[in-house]
Amino acid sequence: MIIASAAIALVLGLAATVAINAHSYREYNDWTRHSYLVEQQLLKTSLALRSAESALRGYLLTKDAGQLDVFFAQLPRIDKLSAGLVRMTADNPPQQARAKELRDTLQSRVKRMRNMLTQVHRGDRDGALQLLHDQISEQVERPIASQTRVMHAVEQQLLREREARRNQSAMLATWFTLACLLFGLTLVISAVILVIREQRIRLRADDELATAYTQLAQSLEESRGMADRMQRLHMLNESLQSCRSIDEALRILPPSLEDMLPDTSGMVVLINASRNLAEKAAEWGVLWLDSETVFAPDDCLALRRGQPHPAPDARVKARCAHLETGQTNHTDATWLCIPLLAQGETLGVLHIQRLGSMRPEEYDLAVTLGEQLGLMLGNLKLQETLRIQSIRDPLTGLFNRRYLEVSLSRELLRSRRHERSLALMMLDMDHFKRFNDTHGHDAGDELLLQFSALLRDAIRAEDIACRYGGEEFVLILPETDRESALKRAEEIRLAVAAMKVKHQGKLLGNLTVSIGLAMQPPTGGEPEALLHAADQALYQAKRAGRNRIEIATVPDPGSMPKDTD
Ligand SMILES: Nc1nc2c(ncn2[C@@H]2O[C@H](COP(=O)(O)OP(=O)(O)OP(=O)(O)O)[C@@H](O)[C@H]2O)c(=O)[nH]1
Repeated sequence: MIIASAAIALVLGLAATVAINAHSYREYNDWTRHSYLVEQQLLKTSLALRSAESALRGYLLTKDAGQLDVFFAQLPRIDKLSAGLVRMTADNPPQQARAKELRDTLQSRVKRMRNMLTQVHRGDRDGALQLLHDQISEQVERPIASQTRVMHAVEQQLLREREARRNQSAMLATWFTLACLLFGLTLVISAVILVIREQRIRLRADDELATAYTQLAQSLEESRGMADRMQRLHMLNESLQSCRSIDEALRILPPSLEDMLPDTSGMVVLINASRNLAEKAAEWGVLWLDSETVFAPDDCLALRRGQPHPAPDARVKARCAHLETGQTNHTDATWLCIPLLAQGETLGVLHIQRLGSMRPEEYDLAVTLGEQLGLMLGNLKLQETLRIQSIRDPLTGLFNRRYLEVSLSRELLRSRRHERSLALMMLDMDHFKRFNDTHGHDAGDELLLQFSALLRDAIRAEDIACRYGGEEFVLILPETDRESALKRAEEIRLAVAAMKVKHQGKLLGNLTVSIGLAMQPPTGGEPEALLHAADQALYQAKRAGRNRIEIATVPDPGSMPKDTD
């Protein structure tokens, strides 16, 4: 804007200056020309006078009439030229005064020459010649020459001054024009520089805008991708939360991991209860790099360090020992191990492989996935532990009394529905108090443990072994008839009698067990009644001398006791 205003002012100033200078130059030029014309007029006048005088002299000497014609022709010219000189010097009064003086002198000279002719015509030729001679002589000639010289000198002076002024004006115009041109050039260069700079700034701004747009589009794309992955992660979380056990979770994991980590393969490895082995529990895809499926936890650097391995910015990626170092065709295969952590405990490792390096967002997703997976598996493990704790007896690992009650109701209903018989066996160690007193409470615990193991071995998978309380145990044997139940009870009785209990290297005395057996009839029968019947049978066995089996009669639902203890 400033440059544009300056440029307009410059152009206007330049135009005005050029106009003014042109005008004054023309003016000075006119005056110079005028001086030349005055000079020329002066010269012509002199020449006309000299021509008239020469013609007159020629006539007087030669009587040549032609010379006389020339003489008369010059006379009006002299008048005209001298009058013209007076007019031309009107702008300069002193010079005009001189011109008038010259005109008067010339007129008197013409008059004298006419007198000469008159004298010649009267016959006084010699007098006329004498007059001519006098006139030409210096005395007569001097005023005209002097006047002409003065006028000439004055005109010369004027001419010089006018030429000087004209030249000065021309010079001024030239310098001013040059200065303007220089200034204009500076303006143009500045404008060009400004335009180039503006252009560059605009281009840079365009570039920055384009870059910002690209980054925005990328971040939008990433956000969309991230939101999508978060959604899937959320769905996986929900699926895992609905799982009742780690085994169930491990079944749904492979397709989910394949979906969330496209173009990858891998496995979920869990550490066993003894914490000395890490075992493959689930896998997806086909591993490009072979890995052990069972290995020591220390063979995995992620498990050893408790953080993902290798780190994304690691220059040297130390290889986990569980990855076999044998030849592979997939030299560009990369791997990542993420420890599965929950409540400070390491549950296992999520091992991921892919061809080519992992992008940062994939790495982040895998790590997040590992964190979530660890927490979910930890939760499931905790749930499993709580569930087991709530239904198992902590000493023997057999089901507890609460589980017995629930299971007995269920099994009774089922057997009734299928019209099958069910046997309930109540077992009590004989003289356990004495054993405790003799060998100590710890030895008693040891005996209970061995007895529990014996019971576990003696029953089928579908049977249920429970610790009813103290040294009392109950076996629920679904779909078992009286003969089979008796046979099983006898086997247990004999096995207990043959059991060798060892505690702290010492072999402890022999033990026996008393067993009460109650059979559920095809119809009717409540859990409490059946338990009561078995208990009564057990009581009978104790009273009858212990180390024996008694079988209860079919309980009458109508005579069910209020207190089963
Ligand atoms: N070591 C140990 N002893 C227990 C446990 N639970 C109960 N007992 C003991 O088991 C004994 C049960 O004794 P009693 O009810 O008199 O029965 P008993 O000595 O076996 O005699 P009979 O049943 O009549 O043969 C008590 O001394 C309890 O302290 C346990 O978990 N561990």
